[in-house]
Parts: sequence; C-alpha cells; structure tokens
Amino acid sequence: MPIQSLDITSLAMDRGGNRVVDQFNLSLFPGEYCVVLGPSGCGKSTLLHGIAGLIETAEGSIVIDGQDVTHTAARKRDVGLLFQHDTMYPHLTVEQTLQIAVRANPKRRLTAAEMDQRIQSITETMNLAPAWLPRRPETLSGGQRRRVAIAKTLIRQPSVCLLDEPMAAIDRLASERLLERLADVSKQSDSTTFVHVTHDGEEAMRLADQIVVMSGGRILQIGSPSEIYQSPNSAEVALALGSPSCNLLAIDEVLASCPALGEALALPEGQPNADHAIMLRPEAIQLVAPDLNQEHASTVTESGLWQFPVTLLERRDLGGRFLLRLQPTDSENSPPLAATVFQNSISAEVGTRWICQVSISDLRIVAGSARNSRSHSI
Ligand SMILES: Nc1ncnc2c1ncn2[C@@H]1O[C@H](COP(=O)(O)OP(=O)(O)OP(=O)(O)O)[C@@H](O)[C@H]1O
Repeated sequence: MPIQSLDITSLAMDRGGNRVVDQFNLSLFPGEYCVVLGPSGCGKSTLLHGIAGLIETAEGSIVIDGQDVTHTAARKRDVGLLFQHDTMYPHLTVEQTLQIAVRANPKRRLTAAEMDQRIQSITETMNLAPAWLPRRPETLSGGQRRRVAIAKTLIRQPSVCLLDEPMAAIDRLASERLLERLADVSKQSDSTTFVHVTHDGEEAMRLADQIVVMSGGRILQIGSPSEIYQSPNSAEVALALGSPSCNLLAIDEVLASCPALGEALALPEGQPNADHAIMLRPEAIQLVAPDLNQEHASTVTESGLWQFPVTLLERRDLGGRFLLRLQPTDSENSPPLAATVFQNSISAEVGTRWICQVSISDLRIVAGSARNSRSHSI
C-alpha cells in the first residue's frame, strides 16, 4: 500500500477570529485528483492556504508524504499553489517566471539542460505557444495567463498541487480546453496529488477521482463523482451537483397521492418524514404517454416503476434536449418538477396532460427538508 501523499486530520482554521474550517479530514494517495466543491465563503481558499502553510492551523495536523508539516514553513513544504487571482511578477517574461518556479523546488537543483527540458515539456503539456515565452504576462489574455499560472504551479513537480478556482474568469471555450489539459496532466502524473477547489459541480464531475462537498467550513460528504451524484447524503449535497438541479419532493405529499410508494422506499426510521426529502434527478423522469382521459392516478407498477400524471407547464429547447416543467396533477400543492428529455422523444404541447414514470431505484431519500429547497422555474 503506498503512503498517502496528503493526510489531513481534524484540521481547524480561523480567519478574523472566526472558525472557517472545522473538523476537516482528508486522505489522498499519490496521483489522486480531489475536487473540493462548495459555495462562496465556505472556506475552500482558507483550506488550501492552510495546506500550503500560508495560514497557521488552529487545530489538527497536515502530513505530506509521511512528514508532519503542520508547523513547517511554507517554502519547505513540497506544495505548489495556484492562487485564485494571478500572482505573476509583471517585470519577468513567461520563461523567467517558469525558471524561477522550478528553482523554488527545495528537492533538487536542475542543470541548465534539465531546466530547458522541463520548460519544453510543460509548454507542450499546457499548450503554451513558444512565442509566449519571451513575453511578459500582462501581454497575454486572461485565459493564456491562467494557463501560464497553472504551468508555473506544475513545473515544480510538487508532491501536492493546490489549484484555487483555476477556471475563474475564463470564457467557456477556454475553460473547456483547460479542463481537458488538467485531465491529461493528472492522468500522466502518478506522483503529484491534486486538490482543486471550485463552486462548479460540472468541473468537479469532469476532473475528480474524489469530490469533497463542503459547506460552512465542514465536510458534508466525500466520494467518487458517481457516489456523490447518485447517492448524496443530504439535500444540500444533492443540489451541489447536476444542472438543472435535482427535484426534492416532500415525502408526505408524495405518499398522500401514492401510498404504495411508502412500501417501495426505505423511509427514515424513527425520524419525521418532514426532515427528509425524496431526490429525483431531472433526467430520471420519462414522459411515457398522453393522459388522454385525464383519469390516470399515481401508481407503483410490478416492475418497480412509479407512474404519475402531470401537466406540461413549460418547455425549453436546450439544443438536443428539452427542459420541461411538469406539475403533478394529483398533488397540486407540490411545486413543479424539472425534467430533461431528448428532443426527438417528445412532441408534447404545453398545457397537455401526460403520464410520467420514474424507476423507483432512481429515487433517493436524503436528509433535509424539501421545503427549504427552491422549486423549479425555468
Ligand atoms: N483575511 C480574512 N480576514 C477575515 N476573514 C476572512 C479573511 N479571508 C477570508 N475570510 C472569511 O473566511 C471565510 C472563508 O473564506 P474563503 O476565502 O476561504 O472562502 P471560499 O470558499 O474560498 O470563498 P470563494 O469561493 O468566494 O473564494 C469567509 O467567511 C471569509 O469572509
């Protein structure tokens, strides 16, 4: 079993006299790509600055490659940090910036030939044009500068590479390319461990081996992208991933229109239903047939499908698929549901009634009230 490259135990960190990271535990092996996902202000940057040694920890320990660095100076930690905002010297060229970054590695001094080879390699990996090397960072576009800043972080070949919102302020196409680059870099590197922070769930799904969902300084859940997406442990985690975001249904409202679902679902034992919700992803809903006689009621079929009638309130063309807003007709007080369906699979007109179906295996009970989550409007 290889030794963990990063092992954080019970970490707590304070800013401005307040605890902003608390009870944080994370263990990563060499080469793992971890994305910390959370809303603005939840403590993501503070966490990275703590790992890098730029802010003192209040409690807990940080171990890198088996060495406790909790109180080690930042320059002596084998860590690279990409700051949220560019921090490149304006008077240096891109090439000089990369050279200084390599020299900052305390592990080993490189010969001139090795240095050139390292710069050439990172230039290719991050797709930096050779013509940029003699230029100063301010003469590059925001997206180009961000790539140079990432190259500067990676070129040291640190044991732990910390990336703070690497896609910030980059247009969609440039960030698509950058995501691909980062995915390639992490696949090629089995010695560098990545911790990447973002509030973008799609970015997390695209890159991560492990996702840490964070809120208010604490970890809500850790797991692979599919674990977090398919089996979130709370409504808050469920809402962190997926676009459009998931539907959260009030259990008692659903059971009032379809009591048979109560037997099919593993309902929370010994706790009020109101403290939980049923999570339903928009792509799990299918429109199966028009409800021509308007007399179809909610049922559970023998093959494990929940079928229920809806009125189509709204339909939006997303290009290749439709986003629908559906009002359950036998639960009129429930908020509308969001569904995504392939464009060629429906011809439904707004205002018509349909029978929907969902596989019961796609329903998840999650902690948290459906009432506190926003209802869907498109
Ligand atoms: N220098 C500081 N002094 C006092 N409080 C601070 C300082 N820096 C950050 N904070 C507070 O610490 C908390 C966590 O901030 P942090 O920057 O780590 O969050 P974040 O998740 O990275 O946010 P964002 O996604 O907006 O960058 C916030 O409440 C913030 O206001």
